[in-house]
Amino acid sequence: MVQSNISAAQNYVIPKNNYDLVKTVNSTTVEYGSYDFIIIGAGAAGAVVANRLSEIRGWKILLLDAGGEDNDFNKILGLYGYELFSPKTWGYNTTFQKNGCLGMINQRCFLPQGKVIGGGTTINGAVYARGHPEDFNRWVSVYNNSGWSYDEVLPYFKKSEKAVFEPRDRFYHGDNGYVTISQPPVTSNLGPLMRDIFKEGGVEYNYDYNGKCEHGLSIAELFLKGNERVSTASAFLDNFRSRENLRISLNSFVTKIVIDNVTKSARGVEFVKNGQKYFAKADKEVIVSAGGVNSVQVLLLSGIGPEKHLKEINVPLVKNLPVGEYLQDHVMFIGLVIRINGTIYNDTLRELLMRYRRNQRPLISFLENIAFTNIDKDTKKRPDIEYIVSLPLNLPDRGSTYVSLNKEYLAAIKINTTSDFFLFTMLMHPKSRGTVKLQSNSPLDRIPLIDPNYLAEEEDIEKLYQGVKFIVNLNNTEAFRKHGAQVVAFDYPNCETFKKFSKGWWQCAIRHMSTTIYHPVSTARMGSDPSVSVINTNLQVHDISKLRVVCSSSMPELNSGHTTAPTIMIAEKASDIIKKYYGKLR
Ligand SMILES: Cc1cc2nc3c(=O)[nH]c(=O)nc-3n(C[C@H](O)[C@H](O)[C@H](O)COP(=O)(O)OP(=O)(O)OC[C@H]3O[C@@H](n4cnc5c(N)ncnc54)[C@H](O)[C@@H]3O)c2cc1C
Repeated sequence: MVQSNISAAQNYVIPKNNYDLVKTVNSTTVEYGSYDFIIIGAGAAGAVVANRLSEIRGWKILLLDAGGEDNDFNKILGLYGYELFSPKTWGYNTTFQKNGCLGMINQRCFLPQGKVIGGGTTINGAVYARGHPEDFNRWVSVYNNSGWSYDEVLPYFKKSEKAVFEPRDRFYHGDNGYVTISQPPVTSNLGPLMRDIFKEGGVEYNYDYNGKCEHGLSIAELFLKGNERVSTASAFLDNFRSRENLRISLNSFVTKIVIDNVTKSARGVEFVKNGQKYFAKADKEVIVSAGGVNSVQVLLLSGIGPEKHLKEINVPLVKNLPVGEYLQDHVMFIGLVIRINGTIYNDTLRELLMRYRRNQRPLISFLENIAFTNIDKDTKKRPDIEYIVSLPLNLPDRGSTYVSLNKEYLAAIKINTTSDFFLFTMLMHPKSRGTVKLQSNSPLDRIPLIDPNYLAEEEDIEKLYQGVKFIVNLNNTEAFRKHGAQVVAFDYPNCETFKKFSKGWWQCAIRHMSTTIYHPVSTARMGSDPSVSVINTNLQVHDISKLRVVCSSSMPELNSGHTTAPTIMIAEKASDIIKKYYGKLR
């Protein structure tokens, strides 16, 4: 099974359009029935909302997803790179980037998004990292979203969680939720090395970054039960498919939300499934949970978006709102590599799978340690930088982070898979914002124009450099020497004019070897002012009734962590908001 999925990924050709999803065999539209709620997208958010709303027996729920079923292969976290080259993702790239992704093929970063039941949670790295209290307090103080402060959202983080690792800060974790969070031990020799390095730099070990304090070096907390990935499909849908009031329809691509232009309210959705066009009616609401990129596509095709852009693509305007604007994404530098004088892993695939059966890394997850720091070391402030310790395994290339490097870079960056490890360095709060737009008014156009505008702001490159410098300054210290470790000085192409290890040289390397950590958010963000936000604090689209957006696109800005945990939190809270609105909250 593993070998055949890897081979399939190696040969996979990403489709250039949505023909397979939208081709129809006739021009008739078939009625698909009436539902109280129709949810577009069964990903991190949609699966949760479908579960929670279908708890109300009298409500009929329709959950639609363009993707298909998951399988056993995607349960192995350490092989998730191969899933990115499969029909389980949309296989997107960014547009040509001027300030980042310079060493990537055509200066575009690979930015796949989930297209499968469970969405991103079925194919992602499964790091569970909520962020810092200040992140959510800012949703209130900066973006005017009352009800979303850290104290108010913490119960919703806990609600879905079943934490099973020790030690942990019990007050901050849930014990009875559907999502198992665990922390497999670091089994390589990198654990002690990482502790020594970070300690030397004044960053202490922290046993639980989702607890009282986020700062420090930790073992990654993961969406993981035993040795298997926990997705929102496995946690929130698998055991609930027999609910009579929940209808899940996969391979169902929503092409439009039908909105009554007089009453300005959502009436239902049009979708295509197996070559047939359908219309499903929403008696109460349509909920858009299609993710940071595709929610934009659905809204724009339905006439909700910036007036100017809708005119450009010839879509009749329903409501002028900044859909697709304010895109923010975590950018990371993948060129910081440390080489040790020894062997980390030197296993064949078969040996790796044997370890996996024993619940061991690296296939249970090759993301070992994780660290959150603030450049000025003020642990009260939210972190600026996250580091992830990640291992290159000796497996076919499409499972590798370096798969998108251009030929010149691939030739220059030679990784030794037994003795090297990556210290991915991520900028938590990029100032640069970008856009998601469409090429045309046709759902056939598969490729939205995703422009995250990485590193456009000088402050972003400076902060990312400071993050790299923190590690590089520790090179040749006792901590590095004790473990025979060295920062590797690659000959980064196009950076030859700079002196090695100088600021200019690192900044050049960062601009070339920057990529995404796949967290596009804020494209339909929450706020009180319709000129700069799309939805209100109850996640309702401004001035359109019966329509909400509940997913990663609802976030006003990025968190100091990863985006699945806050997306699930948003979905849990949204479900209660909806139940309360209809007098069903118990
Ligand atoms: C490769 C990768 C690695 C990542 N690693 C991590 C990590 O380690 N930790 C972490 O916290 N986060 C990670 N993320 C991010 C995380 O997965 C996302 O933030 C999260 O899944 C977003 O949830 P969502 O509900 O907004 O959208 P998604 O989970 O993307 O779900 C959207 C769903 O909508 C469906 N859809 C889209 N358009 C339509 C349409 N027109 N009609 C019907 N259905 C549609 C899609 O098929 C998809 O299933 C990663 C993401 C990727 C892609």
